[in-house]
Amino acid sequence: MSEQEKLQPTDAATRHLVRRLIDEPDRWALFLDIDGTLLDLATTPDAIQVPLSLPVDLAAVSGRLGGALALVTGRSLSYADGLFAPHRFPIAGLHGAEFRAADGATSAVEQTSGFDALKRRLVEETAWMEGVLIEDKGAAVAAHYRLAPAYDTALEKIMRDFAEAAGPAWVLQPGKMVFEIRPSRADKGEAVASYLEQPPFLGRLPVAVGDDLTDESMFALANARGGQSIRVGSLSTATCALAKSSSPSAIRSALATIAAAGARKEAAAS
Ligand SMILES: O=P(O)(O)OC[C@H]1O[C@H](O[C@H]2O[C@H](CO)[C@@H](O)[C@H](O)[C@H]2O)[C@H](O)[C@@H](O)[C@@H]1O
Ligand SMILES: [Mg+2]
Repeated sequence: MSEQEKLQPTDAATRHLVRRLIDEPDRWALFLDIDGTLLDLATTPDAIQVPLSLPVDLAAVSGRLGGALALVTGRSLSYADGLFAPHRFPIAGLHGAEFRAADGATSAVEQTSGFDALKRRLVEETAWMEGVLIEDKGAAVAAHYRLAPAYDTALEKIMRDFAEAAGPAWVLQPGKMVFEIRPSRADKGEAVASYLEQPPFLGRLPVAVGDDLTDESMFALANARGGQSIRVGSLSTATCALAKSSSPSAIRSALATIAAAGARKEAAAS
């Protein structure tokens, strides 16, 4: 059976997600990617829009799941925090390398002078590529070509060389119209595995929702633990996700439905 055939029909996935989390809130833990999953993709990294209701809905769903909701993102932890302020969720940033547990304990990645110098060289080396954007994320760096798709191959070669020059503590991470150099110490799957070792995630089945190559490791982990995995958006690459959802807006509306159902149950109980 091909990867495509294994997928459920579009948005049956989100309907199942809603039913599971409403009916069995103590059974599941939810791991959500940000760009392309919770948020619509934008032309540049800072042009993303966070709908006003989203942080509130996320907080409500988290409450319903007893806090077993984490954001697992390629963004830095501090950038992701800023998107959903004043709410503070458990977050794994830089594709799993940065980690804030449910109790607030945080492990950061050391920013070295060598990597800082490499980022400066990368800016110089790509300066001639009009439209290519370099996103400095501290211990990681992304080179975006969404505004300059013709540089796809040339940029990949540069990023491959720079990732190699960075040494074994970093690795090349391709994504949607982007090549990144990220810390190699953990991927998203390992971050999800770490969450599952700790309360309130401990003993629950993982549901991983993402849209890109970096999310495949958390899909694989969720599948291996008997959980669920949902790939959002159009499929340009193969996936091991068990189900498919059409868009970030379908995911947001699933979260809003779960949040509203939780509020109704609380009102009925009081
Ligand atoms: O793991 P994620 O939360 O999905 O983060 C992955 C990367 O997302 C961002 O880049 C992507 O979204 C941008 C805004 O929509 C878009 O312009 C770009 O083409 C995408 O690749 C972010 O800028 C990266 O740092 C994240 O690693
Ligand atoms: Mg994404």
